[in-house]
Amino acid sequence: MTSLQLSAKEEMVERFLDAAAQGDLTQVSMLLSHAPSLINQTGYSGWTALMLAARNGHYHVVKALLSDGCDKFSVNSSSQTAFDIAKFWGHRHISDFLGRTDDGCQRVLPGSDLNQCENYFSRETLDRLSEKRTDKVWLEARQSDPDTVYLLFSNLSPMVSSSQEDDNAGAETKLCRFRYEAVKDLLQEPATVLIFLGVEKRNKPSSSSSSSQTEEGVQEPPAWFAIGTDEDAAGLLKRCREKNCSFPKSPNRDLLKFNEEEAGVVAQARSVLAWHSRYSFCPTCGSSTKLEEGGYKRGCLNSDCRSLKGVHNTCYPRVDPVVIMLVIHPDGNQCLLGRKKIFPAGMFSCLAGFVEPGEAIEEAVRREVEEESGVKVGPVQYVSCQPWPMPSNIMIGCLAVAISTDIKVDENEIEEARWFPRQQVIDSLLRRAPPAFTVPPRQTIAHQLIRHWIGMNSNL
Ligand SMILES: NC(=O)c1ccc[n+]([C@@H]2O[C@H](COP(=O)([O-])OP(=O)(O)OC[C@H]3O[C@@H](n4cnc5c(N)ncnc54)[C@H](O)[C@@H]3O)[C@@H](O)[C@H]2O)c1
Ligand SMILES: [Mg+2]
Ligand SMILES: [Mg+2]
Ligand SMILES: [Mg+2]
Ligand SMILES: [Zn+2]
Repeated sequence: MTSLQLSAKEEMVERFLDAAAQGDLTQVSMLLSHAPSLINQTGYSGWTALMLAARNGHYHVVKALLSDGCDKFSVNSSSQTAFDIAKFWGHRHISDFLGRTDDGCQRVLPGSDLNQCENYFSRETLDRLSEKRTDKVWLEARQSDPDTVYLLFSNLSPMVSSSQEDDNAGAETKLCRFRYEAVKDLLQEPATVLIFLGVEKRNKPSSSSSSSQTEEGVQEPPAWFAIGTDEDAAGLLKRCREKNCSFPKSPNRDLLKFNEEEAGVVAQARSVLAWHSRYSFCPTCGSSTKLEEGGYKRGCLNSDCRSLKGVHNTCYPRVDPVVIMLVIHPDGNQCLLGRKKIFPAGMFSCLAGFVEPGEAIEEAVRREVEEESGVKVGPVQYVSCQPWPMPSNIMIGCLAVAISTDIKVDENEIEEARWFPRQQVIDSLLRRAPPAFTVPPRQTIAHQLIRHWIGMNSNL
């Protein structure tokens, strides 16, 4: 670039910043249409056009710059954002506008993936209303409300509807939903566990369009509860007079057939119910316990028990963190996948392992990879997570970079581990015949991590 070109560019930046400072929207728009890269350019002391417009109260310019994708979080040499500047100079309408949250706040985290991946089991369609769990009167009123939705679980398996066409593997499964009248006898059984899941979120069209009236006349969205019982499936189906329903037998396969919304509810309900089924007695003193807080607590019945003093995590449902990682070869072009003996023939997946007490996520990634494959790992980056209700894991998905490449598998955990070239991985994802191996189904975070890596720097 010659010095003449450089000064022409500098002159253009100066004109652009001046126009913003003076509130000349026509000039700002004209310059931007010629040179879109002007938008985040800085002048004296790191001031951007947005900061100058905010300083001088030019609301229309601020608005136009933001709608053109201007970075509202950049700071000047005094570490002030345009928001700080507008606030300091008393332009409240501008600071309110810059502080709004309806842009999804995506850009607050610089460099974050704007379209953050949503994993299966992670959609929240219910508002959990945890503050209502201790409100017995409210909970009882919602239980008998005619709009309330009940889901039935027998030995941790949800009752689902199946029609003739639903028999093929790719078909969607639907949760059976019941009303109070259909389940009120079951609720009286001593072995029944009742969990308050939440109420339908208001900002989306509710699946059961109705909502009930409170005493003050405010419409309340329908509440959802899960019922857990060990009554045998046949008895329950008879009790509920349901012909086309069943309780799937294989959680690892059958729980992956719901739509995204129902999958999120199943993840929540099944994990809490699994905790109740495994923690029947107090883990601190072995006494009997009683269900509290809408099914989110088991309180010990022994009044001398230590678990009743202070906060004891043994009283609350547990979640086990698991790291799951796609390890990338130092050449950037291969990834490490392994297979357990129990996997279907030909399937390889990301390595995974439980986080141990007192261990950071990055360290758990390094330890598990080295234990299972002998490969040493350097940098680790978090990508996304997935609740995994078999029975109650949170899968913490990471990318990791290997700093050694020799593989030596731990045969107790892994049958085989291999470096797979990018092209082979693409062929497997696209199911190009015949692929060298198969990847896990799309509902698993392992699949999504593999897809994320392929999408990161390929020109597909
Ligand atoms: N969603 C996915 O894509 C995906 C993929 C892989 C694994 N997973 C889940 O992650 C879990 C952990 O993976 P892993 O089996 O490779 O872990 P891992 O490599 O740590 O090995 C499991 C062994 O660790 C021990 N262990 C330590 N803490 C444990 C705990 N809190 N609960 C149970 N066992 C514990 C047990 O001996 C167990 O056999 C699996 O159970 C599986 O459900 C999910
Ligand atoms: Mg392991
Ligand atoms: Mg493992
Ligand atoms: Mg482990
Ligand atoms: Zn106890």
